[in-house]
Amino acid sequence: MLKVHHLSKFYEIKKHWYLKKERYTVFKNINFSLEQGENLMILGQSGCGKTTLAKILCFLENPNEGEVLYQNHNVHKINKEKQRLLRKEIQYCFQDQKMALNSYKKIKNLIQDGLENFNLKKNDEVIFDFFDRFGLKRQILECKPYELSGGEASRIGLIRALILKPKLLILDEITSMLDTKNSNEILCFLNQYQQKRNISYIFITHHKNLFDKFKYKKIQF
Ligand SMILES: Nc1ncnc2c1ncn2[C@@H]1O[C@H](COP(=O)(O)OP(=O)(O)OP(=O)(O)O)[C@@H](O)[C@H]1O
Repeated sequence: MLKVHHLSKFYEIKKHWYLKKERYTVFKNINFSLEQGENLMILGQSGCGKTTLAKILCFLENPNEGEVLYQNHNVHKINKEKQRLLRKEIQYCFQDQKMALNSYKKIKNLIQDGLENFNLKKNDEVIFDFFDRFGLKRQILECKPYELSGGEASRIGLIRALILKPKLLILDEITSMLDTKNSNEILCFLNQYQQKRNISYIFITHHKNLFDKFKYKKIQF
């Protein structure tokens, strides 16, 4: 399903206006493959490039070298319309959902917008079911992102991704804003959901022991 060949990312940075640009390499020559239903865990110290790799995988950023093949499409070379269609299948839950969500909109509109982007109809029952499972009060639908706790916002981000029924879900520090009870409940849910839907997950985390119930391949930066 997903093949990554010789992927490298660097930034050209100018420290002062009068100096030449310097190359800052984030990572070099990353290779891996993932079949549908398999998981990947990306591990490494802060700042080593885990989020950058995730953003490249869901084509929010371009690599400088190498390629990402999703179902044999080179995702950085296909046109925007094709990318838009694939974006429904590859969803990315940002680490900081409060920053990622549009702060001017109510949660109910943010959920609706996500569906409308892909011409899907809102199904209140499905949304309420996720709210109940993830221990979220329905009043949150009337709130704006800045009125939510970090943990509530990360669960809203997860719901926005799941209602699109992705085939690959990238979870960037999904447990970092959650207490142990909520982390366990969500990971249990994701585990059962995988058994039903054969979805693949890419976990980015500093706490790999929380993910014991999953089988996964590993990239250690
Ligand atoms: N647009 C950019 N321009 C220059 N440097 C950048 C840019 N985006 C990211 N970086 C740098 O790339 C490196 C990797 O960042 P990234 O966010 O991928 O790290 P990370 O491994 O996800 O860290 P954390 O575990 O703290 O979330 C960092 O040093 C960051 O400063």
